[in-house]
Amino acid sequence: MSTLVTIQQLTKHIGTTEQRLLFEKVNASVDEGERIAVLGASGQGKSTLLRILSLLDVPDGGDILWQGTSYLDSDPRTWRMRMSYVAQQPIMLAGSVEDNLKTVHYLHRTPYDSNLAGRLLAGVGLEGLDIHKRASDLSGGEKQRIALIRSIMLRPKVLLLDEVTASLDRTNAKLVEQQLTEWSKQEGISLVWVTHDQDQARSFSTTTWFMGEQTLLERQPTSLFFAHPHSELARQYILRPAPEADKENTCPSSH
Ligand SMILES: Nc1ncnc2c1ncn2[C@@H]1O[C@H](COP(=O)(O)OP(=O)(O)OP(=O)(O)O)[C@@H](O)[C@H]1O
Repeated sequence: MSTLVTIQQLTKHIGTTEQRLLFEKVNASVDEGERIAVLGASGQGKSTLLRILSLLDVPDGGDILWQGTSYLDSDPRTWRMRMSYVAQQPIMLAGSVEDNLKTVHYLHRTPYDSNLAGRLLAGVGLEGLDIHKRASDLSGGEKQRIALIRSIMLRPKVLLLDEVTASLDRTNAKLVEQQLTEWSKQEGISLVWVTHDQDQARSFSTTTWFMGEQTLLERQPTSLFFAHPHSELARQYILRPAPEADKENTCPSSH
């Protein structure tokens, strides 16, 4: 499998008046078709890492390479077409659901495939959704799935997913997970997916990144990570009960 992304010695500080180290010496790579779960306690910088990978935030040190070329020497628009970020809080553009799905195609000058849109909507449990409905009227869980489909339809090589099932009930979260796994296998798309749901991580991912102690503390095949974590921090993390948000339906209005 070829390596798409190489992360070298990435460092990030946060804060305006007083800077504090968020993470440093992050080294990793993303191979074609690899499905990576990004785990770790709150505040370790998992979302920040994804945002840096999609060039929505800047690192203070280190480099990110796409097939050997630094992000500093790359066109951000081309970069984001290869690596698409799906935020935890979905942003809907003005207009209908269909407008939302089409707008990014206009922006990126790529053809819109309505059959694919239909298949993806059905795949995430939204087959009954009226695509002429105003996007702003959708429930949180519906918005999250539309944002996800919008990104998938651009056919990026890497999908950066930030807790994209956090607003969904168990059934729909599972559907989304299956759809993403299937899509990844069919199209050779890589997933870098931040989640707090360990069952989900075990189920979809081939590799686990564990963030802790202000760095990427572990990077292992997922089965090995859960069976034999190297660090005490990861051992404790695996043993802890799942957070409430991962166990409950946090969005009763989602379909
Ligand atoms: N632009 C920013 N300016 C200041 N602080 C920030 C900024 N972005 C993130 N932070 C802080 O950095 C820390 C890490 O945030 P981040 O969301 O990346 O962590 P996380 O591991 O994804 O957390 P969670 O699992 O809770 O989502 C937090 O303390 C957050 O408040």
